[in-house]
Amino acid sequence: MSKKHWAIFTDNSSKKSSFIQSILKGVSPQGFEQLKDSKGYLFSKRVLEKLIDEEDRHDTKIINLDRTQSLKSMSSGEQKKALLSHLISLSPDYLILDNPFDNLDFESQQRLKEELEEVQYSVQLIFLLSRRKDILPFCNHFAKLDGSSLIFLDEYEKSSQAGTRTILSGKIPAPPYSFDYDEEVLIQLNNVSVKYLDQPVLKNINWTIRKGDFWELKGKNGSGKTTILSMITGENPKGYGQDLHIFGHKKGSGESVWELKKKIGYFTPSITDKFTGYHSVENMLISGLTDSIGLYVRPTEIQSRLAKEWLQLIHMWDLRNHLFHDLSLGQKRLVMCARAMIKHPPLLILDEPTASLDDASAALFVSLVNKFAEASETTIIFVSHRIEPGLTPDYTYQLNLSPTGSTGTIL
Ligand SMILES: Nc1ncnc2c1ncn2[C@@H]1O[C@H](COP(=O)(O)OP(=O)(O)OP(=O)(O)O)[C@@H](O)[C@H]1O
Repeated sequence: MSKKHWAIFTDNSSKKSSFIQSILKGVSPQGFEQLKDSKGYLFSKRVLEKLIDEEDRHDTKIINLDRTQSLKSMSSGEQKKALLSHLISLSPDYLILDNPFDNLDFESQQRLKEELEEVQYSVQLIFLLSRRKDILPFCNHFAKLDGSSLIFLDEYEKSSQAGTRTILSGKIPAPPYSFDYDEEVLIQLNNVSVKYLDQPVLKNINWTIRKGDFWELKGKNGSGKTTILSMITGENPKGYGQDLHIFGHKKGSGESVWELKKKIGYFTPSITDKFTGYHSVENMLISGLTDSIGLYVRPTEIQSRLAKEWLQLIHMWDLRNHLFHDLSLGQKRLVMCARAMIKHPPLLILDEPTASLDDASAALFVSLVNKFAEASETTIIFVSHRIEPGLTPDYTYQLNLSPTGSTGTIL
């Protein structure tokens, strides 16, 4: 008899953590009672992040003991493969998989799907999915997590949120001040090549990024997207000694990393999802002007006015005094994205910003990015594995994965 495999759809309102914890702790919600005395584990981005932190802190390897590479330095596809093998080696009765296909390129998604296809015969699988496209054909039970309530669906409802388009009305607020950078070219990579030990990762990358451009950066897992971005932001020392110019300076000369960071807005979901401080929504937004997380001094009148305009734009003015901590995932992402935009930095990097968002929240997020690209002089680099419906970049830079190092193509 085939096992009971669940697809549970989640959205911004879903109280995912308490649902997951109740199953794992054996206080099973209705419908999951038979898992009470079973052994189960969670497969999620958070679990991976915790393992990475632990490996870092103890300078050891927790999973993947047979490999020399640390979990941290692996691509997302490699990390998820390692986590799945590790969990399977613990002989679970069931696994809860929280948006397992996020952050994976198409082929890695396919590979993970094939692996899960094998696993389904021996382990019960419970998927929590924010995108309905991610459902696997062997799922035979369906539900929706509405707040803390589980609504059972008789059969998979095709009438999903997919296709939902939310367009933001209203104007992008003006920049609070201007940055003193007037050159047309912001970033220039000439024949940039990178190796980690003996492993070539990038080969002869030539890429010119101009003021006001809106770029999408694509490439399979492990093709070197993060490597390029971290060289630009100054976090990766591989940029030094290369023919890489950022804001008119050759990498390693001129500006300090701190000065560079002031000109770059950086948004990645892990910043938001890890953030646990207790600040109001309004202060979180204003702190984008002061380069701090949260606000520790009284905002000026100009700062408060600007925050109001942004909060009205993203329809969150009514939530201004709420704690950031209590917002839904989609709302937090919007606030943090607006926070990265508020000072109109010369460069805005959005690194897989829609991962884990439900279809409606992703559409709202994309609408904000498109609008900002149109109305501002900021250069945007948007990294995503999914084809985001409605995203309107000017250009796409594609990294073509190869054992001799990824090459780049402008599409
Ligand atoms: N510090 C490091 N040491 C060794 N190898 C590394 C290190 N950092 C990255 N790598 C390797 O370099 C390659 C490129 O990694 P990178 O993270 O830049 O790719 P990516 O395109 O961002 O991947 P993903 O889409 O999965 O995030 C991968 O094979 C990765 O394992």
